[in-house]
Amino acid sequence: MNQLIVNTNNLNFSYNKSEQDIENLELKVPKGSIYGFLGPNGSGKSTTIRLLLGLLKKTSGTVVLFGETFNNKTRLKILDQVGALIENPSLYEHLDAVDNLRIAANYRQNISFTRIHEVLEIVKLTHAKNKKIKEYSLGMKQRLGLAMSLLSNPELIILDEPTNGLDPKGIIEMRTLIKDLNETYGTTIFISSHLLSEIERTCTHVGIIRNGKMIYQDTVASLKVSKGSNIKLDIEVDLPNEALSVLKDLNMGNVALLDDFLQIEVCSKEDITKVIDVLRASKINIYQVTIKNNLEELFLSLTEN
Ligand SMILES: Nc1ncnc2c1ncn2[C@@H]1O[C@H](COP(=O)(O)OP(=O)(O)OP(=O)(O)O)[C@@H](O)[C@H]1O
Repeated sequence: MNQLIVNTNNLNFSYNKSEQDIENLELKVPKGSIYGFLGPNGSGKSTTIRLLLGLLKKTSGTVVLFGETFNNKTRLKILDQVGALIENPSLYEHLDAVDNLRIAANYRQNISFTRIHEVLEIVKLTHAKNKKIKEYSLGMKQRLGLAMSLLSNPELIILDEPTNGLDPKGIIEMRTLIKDLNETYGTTIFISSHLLSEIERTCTHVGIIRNGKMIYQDTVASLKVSKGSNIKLDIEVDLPNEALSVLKDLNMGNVALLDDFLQIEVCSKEDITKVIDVLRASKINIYQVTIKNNLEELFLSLTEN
């Protein structure tokens, strides 16, 4: 069986007695995975991360990291192997990246000056290492935060919503970095997000949480398979009613008209071309064809009450 880097058993936690915020959580993060911890706002992602890092005291259950049970005795040894970016990194705006990393390195043991330059290289900030942080973009600040979490060369990195607030370029940079870290150094990465698209693009494994309970946990590939392979299309045309009868004659599968958009389910990519050909042959103008994300639907069906 795959070695687990994070393994919680029957983990329970409440902020106050009236509510159970984390309930019997069984988190299983395999070594070498990029694990996406997915859930709507308020579902308990940040609380779980705080429990993993010992920043909150669990009500009951166990947290096992790297095969060792987390407790007061093992805490420091375990945390030495973990890098975390759980809020916006606290940075000294009037200092440059090197000085910020030097200060962060002082909180850890035996971090060499060479390592500071290595982590800057990893997060692709070498070119801006002497720039003051107040001149950094949000994406650069996030990457510097990631660099800080890498200082001790951790085996596990925990990132709480790392792309929050970033522009599309910043999101792509962060996504690429996460994948590179995992591929190049074999680092296990645990990322929380409320965006399925983010997890789908980056992660190998996924755990979906709702109201503090794990409702799905498997590989991303299995999540895709479990939804079946039909492709759902939304099509915008100039003559929706005519298009509807043309497509019904095709006998391909479910066809419907919703808010002037045709909705059709096809079995293969080749069928998408067929649908377009038939519409064009009937002189119907097509303005838009959108492929619906099956995973998005699955995520919504799993997380909606
Ligand atoms: N300090 C706190 N005191 C009391 N309740 C809290 C506290 N922090 C969070 N909660 C509650 O615990 C539940 C889980 O919150 P949590 O922040 O872990 O969710 P989340 O999945 O990380 O959400 P988000 O994506 O919005 O950050 C929510 O109901 C929230 O209101």
